[in-house]
Amino acid sequence: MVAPPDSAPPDDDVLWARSLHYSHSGSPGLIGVGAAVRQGEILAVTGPRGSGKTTLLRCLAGRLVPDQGEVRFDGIAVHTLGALARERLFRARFAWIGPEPQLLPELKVWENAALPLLLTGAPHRAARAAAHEWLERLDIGGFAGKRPGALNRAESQRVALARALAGEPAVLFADEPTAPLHRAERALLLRTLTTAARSHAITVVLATHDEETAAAADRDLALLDGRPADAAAVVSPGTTEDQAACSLSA
Ligand SMILES: Nc1ncnc2c1ncn2[C@@H]1O[C@H](COP(=O)(O)OP(=O)(O)OP(=O)(O)O)[C@@H](O)[C@H]1O
Repeated sequence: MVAPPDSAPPDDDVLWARSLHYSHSGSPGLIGVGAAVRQGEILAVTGPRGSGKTTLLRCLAGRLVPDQGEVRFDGIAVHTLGALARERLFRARFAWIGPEPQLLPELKVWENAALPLLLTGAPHRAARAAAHEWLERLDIGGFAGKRPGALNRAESQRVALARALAGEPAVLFADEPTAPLHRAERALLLRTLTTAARSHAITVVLATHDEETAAAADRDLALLDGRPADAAAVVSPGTTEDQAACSLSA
């Protein structure tokens, strides 16, 4: 479990968060959660369904603004940025892969992989080269000229991974990326993800409820009911959320 201090983030943490609270229209999603991850590290965010993993990843990525607490990336106070600045930051420095590949069926596989680069204004030739390079690296170069409809789920998910990595993001947020796959495919995708991230010093924040998947990470942050699991265990039924949050930053 990662327990960041109350003060400024340590210099070696590329992504750092403290005392995050977030509620989804009044229902608690996060209650006093902190996180810290160094450049090139893989942080697993674990916990059962509904424990707040996705909400935490979305706060860290600037997709959600926490109700309380702070998120810092590379010296930038992400929680203070406006919507446009957060969108720009996300496109320039982050990438996201979820459980569904969400490829565009009308585009070829390489065009899908190149899309985020093209959307950030990269020259067409460079985006195409990067897409092909990552498809090759992930052993799906042979599908580059095909449409996503010709691929099975595991192959499609690898294309989604190539799309996420083609821009060589500083941080890859991976939200249950292996969840819909069979065991052997899960292991292969995970190995591909971790090898690629480590060889390119890409930081990964990996949400998973699967212990085997979490074992591939350098560090583990376990959540339960929106709280760090170790704190959730000591929160008695009468404890208020504020009391629980204070106990986390002690
Ligand atoms: N858009 C939303 N509106 C209302 N409640 C939400 C919303 N998104 C999440 N929640 C609630 O917030 C809590 C945390 O959800 P979250 O998706 O972050 O958990 P999770 O650990 O990622 O779960 P899963 O593994 O099922 O994706 C849950 O109780 C969930 O029902």
